[in-house]
Amino acid sequence: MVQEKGTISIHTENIFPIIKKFLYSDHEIFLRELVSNAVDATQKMRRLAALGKYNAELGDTTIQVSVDEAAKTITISDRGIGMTAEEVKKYINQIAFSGATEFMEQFKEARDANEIIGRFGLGFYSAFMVADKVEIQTLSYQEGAEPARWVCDGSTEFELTEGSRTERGTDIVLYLNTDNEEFLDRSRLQQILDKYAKFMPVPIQFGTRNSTEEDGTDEEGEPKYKTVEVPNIINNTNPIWTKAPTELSDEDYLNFYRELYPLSDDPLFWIHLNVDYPFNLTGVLYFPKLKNDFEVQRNKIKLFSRQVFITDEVKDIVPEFLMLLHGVIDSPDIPLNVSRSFLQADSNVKKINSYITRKVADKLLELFRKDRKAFEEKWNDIGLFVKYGALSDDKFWEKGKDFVLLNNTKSEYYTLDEYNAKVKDFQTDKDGRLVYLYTNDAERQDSYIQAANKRDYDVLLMNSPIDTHFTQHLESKLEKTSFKRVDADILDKLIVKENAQQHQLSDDEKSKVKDIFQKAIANEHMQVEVEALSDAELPVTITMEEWMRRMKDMARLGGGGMQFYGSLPDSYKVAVNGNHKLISRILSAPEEEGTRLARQAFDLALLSQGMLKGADLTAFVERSVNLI
Ligand SMILES: Nc1ncnc2c1ncn2[C@@H]1O[C@H](COP(=O)(O)OP(=O)(O)OP(=O)(O)O)[C@@H](O)[C@H]1O
Repeated sequence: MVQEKGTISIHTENIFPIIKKFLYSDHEIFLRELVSNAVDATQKMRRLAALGKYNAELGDTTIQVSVDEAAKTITISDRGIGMTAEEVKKYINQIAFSGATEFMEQFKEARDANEIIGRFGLGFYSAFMVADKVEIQTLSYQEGAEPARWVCDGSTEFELTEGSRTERGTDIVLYLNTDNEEFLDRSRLQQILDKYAKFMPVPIQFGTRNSTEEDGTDEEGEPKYKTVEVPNIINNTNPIWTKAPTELSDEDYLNFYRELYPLSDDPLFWIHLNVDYPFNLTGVLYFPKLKNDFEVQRNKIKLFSRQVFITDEVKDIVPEFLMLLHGVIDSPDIPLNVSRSFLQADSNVKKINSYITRKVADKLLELFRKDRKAFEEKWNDIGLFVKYGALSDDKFWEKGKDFVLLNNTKSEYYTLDEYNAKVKDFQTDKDGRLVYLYTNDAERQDSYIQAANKRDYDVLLMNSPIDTHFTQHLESKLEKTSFKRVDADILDKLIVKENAQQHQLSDDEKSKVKDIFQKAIANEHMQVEVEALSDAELPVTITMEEWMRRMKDMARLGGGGMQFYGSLPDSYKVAVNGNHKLISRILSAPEEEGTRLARQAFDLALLSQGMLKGADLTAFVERSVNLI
């Protein structure tokens, strides 16, 4: 047997202090690395057996993770292919180092452990982040192989001697250093295994757990139970994304979702991803029911590489607008261990990104066509994705424009084409422009909506935060169409028709009415205009110009360069209906009485918009009491 002491072949200085110090923040991934090495070795073994290259018993290939608090060790044992002493020298001692110098240069630039570990095949050496000493006991599957033992105390010196393993496979024993004794805690280890190994493809046992089992019946014939100790298998080796969609029922998808996100409501629907060319990708993406605050729902997609959990930061791989989705993506083709900027430029990542976008669009179109009603019911939740997608991705918009829905204040849903057909006869102005009226608060703007409906105008409901941007997007895509909020002006001005109402007031009277109102209102941010409306309309209407309001909305949403508008005081237009009979009464009344009536009419308009507050409200109530 080889009895050997030697120096690990990295010709620059000692690598371990670097690993220990530099990789400090990600200590826990040592377990991911060692367990996935054990998984790899086991899978290689199974493959050899399947190919008939190994004819002895495979035995139980469950990987064992165990902890010995007294000895302060963690052991990872597998029944994989094992290593001969020669292989230990080749694979472990040489640290997969094609270029140690290159490593020494590049480690300075790397930002996290993943980067170094992956790029230089240092998985095994991540053990030294937490251990002072690491021991390998291994026996190769090859006939006549002898067991080997390798020990290294974190210096560049190692010892390779005869080992004690009698069964094929490998034990990796970590002697934890004092700084990392937290990893002796069983619940901490369980948590790390849950995070990284929950779906690894080979069973992994971490000690035992108690389970209740039926144990005959008692005297009354009731079933009895007993507690038994069972192996604590921490993983599900066949998660649904590794199966074909045809093998799976809705219940399977829902159960998997509940397993991933135990406290969430059931998802709306899901998409099973499965491609093998030009890249490999499998996964299941779920559309969640949205909570109000969609920010907190981010980072819910888990990224795996061959069933090994990598990260839940999938930015760059999943299109931004789909970050609200939940689920898993598994791809060996995503370069997991390189820097962010590289990831963005990687052509596979780009392809994956557009593949996912296309699949999501196809799925939505399919749902829309298959069951329009169900689609409409889900629109509240889906709409946000679709609008976000339409805004951020032209390819998505190309498909999305066929199933994007507009809903109106009567809870009716229309596609863009349908809506165009519905309103075109009534809402085209004298210049041939189509005006889509909308409200963002149907309750507050009720009087405007009713007035619009009276004229057979339709009012869309646009009340999600994204609608400010989405209406602008539609204006840029739809031909000769503009959106106007129903309270942005009086209706005659929102949709200007040829046959406008005629003024019944003379110019003199108009300016007198204007003065009376201006004085009664006494507020520089309220601009009075006297308009000619039908006498069936309200005497006073308060509006905020569409353009100004949009600028303010944008400023509120944090749009770039819009802060200026946000800081402007609100400025309103007060449209006085010169044709209303109240106005002739005001004109003919004594001055004081006229002012009082004007103020009352103005307050009523404020009231209908929920804008009448404080001292003004009190004064209004008093005045009203006096009037009756
Ligand atoms: N449990 C094990 N059983 C058999 N061989 C092993 C085991 N652990 C490590 N090895 C061998 O040592 C090599 C080096 O392992 P290491 O984790 O450093 O790199 P890697 O697994 O090749 O790459 P990476 O972990 O970065 O993906 C492996 O390729 C494998 O040949």
